[in-house]
Amino acid sequence: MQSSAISIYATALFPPKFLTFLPQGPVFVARRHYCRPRMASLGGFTVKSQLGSASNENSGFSTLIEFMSSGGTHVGDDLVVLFDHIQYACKRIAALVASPFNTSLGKQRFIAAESSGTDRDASKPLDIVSNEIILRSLRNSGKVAVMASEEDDAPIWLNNDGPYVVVTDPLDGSRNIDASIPTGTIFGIYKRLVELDHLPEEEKAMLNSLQCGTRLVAASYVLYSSATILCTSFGSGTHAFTLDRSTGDFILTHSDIKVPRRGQIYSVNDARYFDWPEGLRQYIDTVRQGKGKYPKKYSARYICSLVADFHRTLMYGGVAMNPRDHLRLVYEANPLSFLVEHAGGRGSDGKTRILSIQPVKLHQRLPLFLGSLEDMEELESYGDVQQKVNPGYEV
Ligand SMILES: O=P(O)(O)OC[C@H]1O[C@](O)(COP(=O)(O)O)[C@@H](O)[C@@H]1O
Repeated sequence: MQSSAISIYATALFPPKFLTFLPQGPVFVARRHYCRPRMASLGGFTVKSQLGSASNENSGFSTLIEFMSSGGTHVGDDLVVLFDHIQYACKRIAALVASPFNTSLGKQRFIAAESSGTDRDASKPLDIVSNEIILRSLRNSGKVAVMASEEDDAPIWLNNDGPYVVVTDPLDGSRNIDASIPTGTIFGIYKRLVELDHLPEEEKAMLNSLQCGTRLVAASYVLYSSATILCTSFGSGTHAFTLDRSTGDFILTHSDIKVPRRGQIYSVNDARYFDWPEGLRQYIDTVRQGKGKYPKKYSARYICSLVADFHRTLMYGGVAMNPRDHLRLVYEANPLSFLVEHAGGRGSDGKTRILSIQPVKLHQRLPLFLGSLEDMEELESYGDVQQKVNPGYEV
């Protein structure tokens, strides 16, 4: 944080909802006088801190906001404020997906969608509620010019002075929520293109949202699983923070994640084997027999929840893929590719680096392959890995 500027960022003392009542513009100092005891205790076990080098402190725990404010990340006050609102939104979504009432909410809509003949990708109420939670938080932050969401047809212009553009999939994997499968939220953050400020709102909202992935300044996902994990990159390293439910803080638990150069896992819906092109079939047949460049038999893991499959890939290595035109470039492929690249891995559509693909449509879909560098190179060497046959699947 700049020492001269008087800066406000939400803390336990100033949660985002209070900040909405504070004046915009010149900022007042609300420096944190209170430091929470730096020792976490889980059911009687004392947990050792994994503070990364970005922290000024050499012992204890670092929260997401402390990590961002420590000076090592060079993100600036605006992004700190924005992330405080994002983490607040995600804590609310975490509570929502764990709520005993979400199942009936999901079912009502599912029945309605079935009877009206709507396809299986129709949004469920949880998607919509998550979208609203995020929209409100981004608006309250005062830092966002435009939000583009997988749930909305068009981007929403929020604030002429907002320095950032946020693209998001508010709740991915929600089709499996009735079975308590892990779900996740994905974010990508760009700078507002000030050179477009003169354009009509609709036009500048769209063009700001269609920025190439190479222009991302930050990306994150939040995994709602046995633990709620916020994994983020601000362009140098990928770091994960785990929600401490006793304090409500995201605590740094995995600093500077490095995806192993090789994994031994492939992650794909392989019931689609007969719709795959020859190259992809050959690749999977080869690695599952242990006849690839890495002479071990690979294992299959597929949750069918992108954030969960991606998180496991980041931790253990290997390759996570959806070879058909299903996942979205703007909301899913770009943010996750940014994260995997900053962890030393690769994101591609089977041929081209994802981050270098210029989006031409907001909801553009494409094949997506993410993972360990050597696994990705081997996979791409088969050439023909993009599934062109896309008959529509019912489950
Ligand atoms: O049906 P497939 O091809 O296995 O796709 C599953 C993928 O679709 C998703 O459910 C996302 O779909 P939506 O973007 O339509 O919600 C991912 O979480 C998952 O990885």
